[in-house]
Amino acid sequence: MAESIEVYYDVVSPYSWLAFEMACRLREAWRISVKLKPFFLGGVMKASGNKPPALVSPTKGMHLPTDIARLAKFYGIPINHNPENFVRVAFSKGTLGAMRFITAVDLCCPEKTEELSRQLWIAFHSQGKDITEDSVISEAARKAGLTDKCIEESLADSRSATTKNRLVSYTQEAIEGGAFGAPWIAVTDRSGKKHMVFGSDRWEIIADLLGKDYPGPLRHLSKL
Ligand SMILES: N[C@@H](CCC(=O)N[C@@H](CS)C(=O)NCC(=O)O)C(=O)O
Repeated sequence: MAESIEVYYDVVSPYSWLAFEMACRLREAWRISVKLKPFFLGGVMKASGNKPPALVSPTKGMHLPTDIARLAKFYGIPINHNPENFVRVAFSKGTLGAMRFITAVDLCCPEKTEELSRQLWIAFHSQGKDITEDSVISEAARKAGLTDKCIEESLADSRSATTKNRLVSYTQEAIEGGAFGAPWIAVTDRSGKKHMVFGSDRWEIIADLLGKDYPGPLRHLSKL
């Protein structure tokens, strides 16, 4: 049985970005299969009765920028929040449209999912852009190498029942596995056993589950 990692993520989540980049680096370092599974964190929060950490406690909310800045430096990931834009998009407008767009692209050209997700994280978490706007989504898609025709079709497809159902199905899959936040990571070990992991800060444990050595942040394998 080949070892694999499935990463459930939403581009609203900076911690998901850290996990996503590490999973991409480990795919190379560990030569394991990595499956990207775009889901909707809002649906996970609702189903699990959880809340985003900053809304659980103001003290926690005050600590988060410090925690994220340290992790961003450690992993070499350029998180540089525009607080106003972050709050507006994350807590008011939401990333359902962006996640539906990623899902539409994943259904038609899965080879673009990784770079598109990365570009949407960059737009939102590095450049302070409003990824609820079609123009911003299109710009990220263009940077990820999608053609104008493909972008136009994916924007239309992102409103289709097929796309919505697929996003719901990955979200449901994670919820059934016990998800209460993001990143949610399903690790399948050599024997075929699946282990559910929460967080971008569990790589030593994932290495142990897979019988691998933890190689550190692997900044030299960055795709940024
Ligand atoms: N310790 C985790 C924290 C991850 C985290 O806070 N994720 C947020 C989304 S950005 C979440 O879903 N939190 C739910 C919770 O903490 O219960 C990490 O370093 O990755």
